[in-house]
Amino acid sequence: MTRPVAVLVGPPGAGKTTIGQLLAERLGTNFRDVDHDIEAAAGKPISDIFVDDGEPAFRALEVAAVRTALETHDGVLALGGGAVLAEATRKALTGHRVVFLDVGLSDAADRVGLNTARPLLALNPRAALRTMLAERAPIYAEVATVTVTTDGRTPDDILAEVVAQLDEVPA
Ligand SMILES: Nc1ncnc2c1ncn2[C@@H]1O[C@H](COP(=O)(O)OP(=O)(O)O)[C@@H](O)[C@H]1O
Ligand SMILES: O=C(O)C1=C[C@@H](OP(=O)(O)O)[C@@H](O)[C@H](O)C1
Ligand SMILES: [Mg+2]
Repeated sequence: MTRPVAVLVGPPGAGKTTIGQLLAERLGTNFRDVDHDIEAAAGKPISDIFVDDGEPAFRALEVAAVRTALETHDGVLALGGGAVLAEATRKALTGHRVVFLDVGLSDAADRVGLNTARPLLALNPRAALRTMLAERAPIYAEVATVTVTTDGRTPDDILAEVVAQLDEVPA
């Protein structure tokens, strides 16, 4: 059965896309980002999906995209920050190697900045992130088999810890 070597979860700005790419390079495998799969399936950027179709439509696409990716991708997989909100996705993650990239409000806000690419953060990124971090922290912890703190650390430093921790959990 095909399965990802690692699945990265965590809030927006945790570095799932960035660290996921580096981890795939390090392991000599492919990187896949579910946000990208959703954009390809919808034929438009995530910001347009939210505006045209609404968040529930985005979440439905996301559940389907995560399920497909978990079943078909054998490299490193990054999920969008809100993917774990769906019970179906939390269940589907059971038995996978799930890396929670943790980040605090200050670093997350600095990293996402002010732009429209993440529609849930477009209005007031700091306030939205504060609520997200509080609501989602227990969910990320619940699905994770490995947790790595990213605050104040370079991507290379984070990558080294992810690799070291993955070496200690069964494949
Ligand atoms: N450890 C880090 N230190 C500084 N900037 C980072 C770090 N990790 C990611 N970034 C930057 O933060 C932004 C968000 O990173 P990204 O990988 O897209 O996060 P996510 O996919 O978790 O939302 C990007 O501009 C990225 O270059
Ligand atoms: O946290 C969220 O609800 C979201 C996070 C985004 O992905 P990143 O975590 O990669 O920014 C993207 O899936 C969408 O904008 C919704
Ligand atoms: Mg991302």
